[in-house]
Amino acid sequence: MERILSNRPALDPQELIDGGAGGEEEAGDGLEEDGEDVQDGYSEGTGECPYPAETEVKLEYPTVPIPIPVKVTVGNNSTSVRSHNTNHSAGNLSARAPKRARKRRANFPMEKLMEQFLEQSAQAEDNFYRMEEQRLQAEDHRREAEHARELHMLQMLGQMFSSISSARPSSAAAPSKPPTRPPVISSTSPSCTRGPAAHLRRPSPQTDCFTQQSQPLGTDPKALVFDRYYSLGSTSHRGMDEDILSLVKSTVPPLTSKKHKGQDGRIGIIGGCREYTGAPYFAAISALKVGADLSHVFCTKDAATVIKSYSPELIVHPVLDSPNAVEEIEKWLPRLHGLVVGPGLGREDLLLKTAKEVIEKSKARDIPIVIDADGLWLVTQQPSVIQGYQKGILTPNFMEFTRLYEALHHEPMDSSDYQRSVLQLSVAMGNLTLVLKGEQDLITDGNKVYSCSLEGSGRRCGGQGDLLSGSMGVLAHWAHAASTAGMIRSMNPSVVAAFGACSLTRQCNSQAFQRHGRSTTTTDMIQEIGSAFKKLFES
Ligand SMILES: NC(=O)C1=CN([C@@H]2O[C@H](COP(=O)(O)OP(=O)(O)OC[C@H]3O[C@@H](n4cnc5c(N)ncnc54)[C@H](OP(=O)(O)O)[C@@H]3O)[C@@H](O)[C@H]2O)[C@@H](O)CC1
Ligand SMILES: Nc1ncnc2c1ncn2[C@@H]1O[C@H](COP(=O)(O)OP(=O)(O)OP(=O)(O)O)[C@@H](O)[C@H]1O
Repeated sequence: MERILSNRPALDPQELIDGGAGGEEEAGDGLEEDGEDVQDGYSEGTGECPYPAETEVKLEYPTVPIPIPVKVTVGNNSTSVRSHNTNHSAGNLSARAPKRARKRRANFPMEKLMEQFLEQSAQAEDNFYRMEEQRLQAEDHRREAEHARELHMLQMLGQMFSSISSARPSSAAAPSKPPTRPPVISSTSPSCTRGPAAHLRRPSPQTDCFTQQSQPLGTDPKALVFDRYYSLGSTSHRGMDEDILSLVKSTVPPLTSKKHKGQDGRIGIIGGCREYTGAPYFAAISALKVGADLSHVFCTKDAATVIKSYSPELIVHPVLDSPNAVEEIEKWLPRLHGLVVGPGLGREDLLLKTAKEVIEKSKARDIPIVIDADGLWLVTQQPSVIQGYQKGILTPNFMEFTRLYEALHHEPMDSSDYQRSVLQLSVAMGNLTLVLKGEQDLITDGNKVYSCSLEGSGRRCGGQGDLLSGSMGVLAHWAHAASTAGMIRSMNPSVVAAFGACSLTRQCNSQAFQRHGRSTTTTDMIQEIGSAFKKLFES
């Protein structure tokens, strides 16, 4: 009722006063004619609306009785006129009409006012019910639509489940295409014959512990593809995640008070020129944050001061563009456990020539080498510089991968099948470990393809690849050391390191994004290395 009343047209009190005044005027006329006081109509009235006999007004009363309190002000006097029950009033009105004809004439304006008011009230109620009906209809439509959507989703789910259950037997029957099968990682398998130095040899199907996936390339390259979907967030893959994670964990050297500075890793970065000072810094500081004890940057003279100013923790050698650059760097090689070539190196011939010679000398010393960025430009020009080196890892982004693939295969790669392409390129590079970075990082040593798709974020700021290569430099050293010690037998240590670094980079990205959102930068990711590492490899 409150809502009905609130819907009624606003009555201007001034109108009522004016109406009352008009009534008085007319009543005055009536008094002259009838000799009766206007006020009598009210004082004698019973509270019902008086009705003019000569005016035919048809009132449609609402079915629900509506008590309508109306306060009418006439002059200085306030008179309450109450319509208790409109039905009741109607009956009274008709019964009393002849008796009160004269008075009604006198009260005509007030009656008209009341009549209008009642009409408006009835109309307001009608409007209310009409709107309420419309609202209920709209609500019904909404419920129907919701129900239909739920049904549709249930149907889709049903279809998905039925297709999954029907696909299972056929994929099991087709070993040449095993993308959903978990990897067999077993340190006790007798077929796994990788010894401490086995990764230095080109793996053969006979010696590889993943023999059930290994087939000669050429028959059906897809048959070699082992697609491992790595997602920590998904419970369905948790068991598989732990297989590789536990391998990475096993390579992490324990923190003890028995070691001296440098024993957990001395990493060298070959890169840093006038244009690019950030990239070598990111790589070098990431290596430190992952757990290397010392991080050396070999850069050009004009980049050195800049890089040093970023961090006092880095050892910076301004030698890359000096005439005896190779000799200067070679002096340090016996002390280095891992090398990262390329971040911010630039593409000047002289610098690329120095990088090439340093790679050759590092190979001779059996140092794990990660090649990224402009180092990959060099490999594209001269693949033999790293071809077949089992402690080498290439980390191309899509663009770098495309260049490299075309340089090796003399034809564009099949962009509909990256797993096949990455596998082919690795084989062409002598089973070199390769990481094709992207939405999923595809990792292979030419035997199978591992996919690291741990959730990162949608943020693609520059330098994430440098964090990856720097941390990979350390993990590669640890993995090869663990392999030499006989702690990793079931997998290529380069692949283990690559997988660990990809997971770490993505975890850093995810954590930094949670804190900084759109404004996440590589510096923010680097700050997450400690906790991301702990979460992945120390819990
Ligand atoms: N703060 C610093 O100091 C940093 C320095 N850095 C250093 O910069 C040097 C040059 O490295 P780089 O990657 O920019 O050169 P390069 O490979 O020629 O790519 C150029 C073009 O390739 C494309 N493109 C790239 N990725 C792609 C993808 N995934 N998918 C598809 N396309 C892709 C893209 O083309 P666009 O979109 O512009 O057409 C892009 O512009 C190197 O030394 C590196 O270490 C960086 O580390 C960053 C932080
Ligand atoms: N589309 C993507 N979705 C999710 N993560 C990605 C995506 N692309 C790259 N990454 C992550 O970023 C890492 C670095 O890849 P990116 O393609 O940025 O390398 P890059 O271009 O060499 O980097 P840099 O800017 O250092 O040169 C990858 O290892 C992966 O973890």
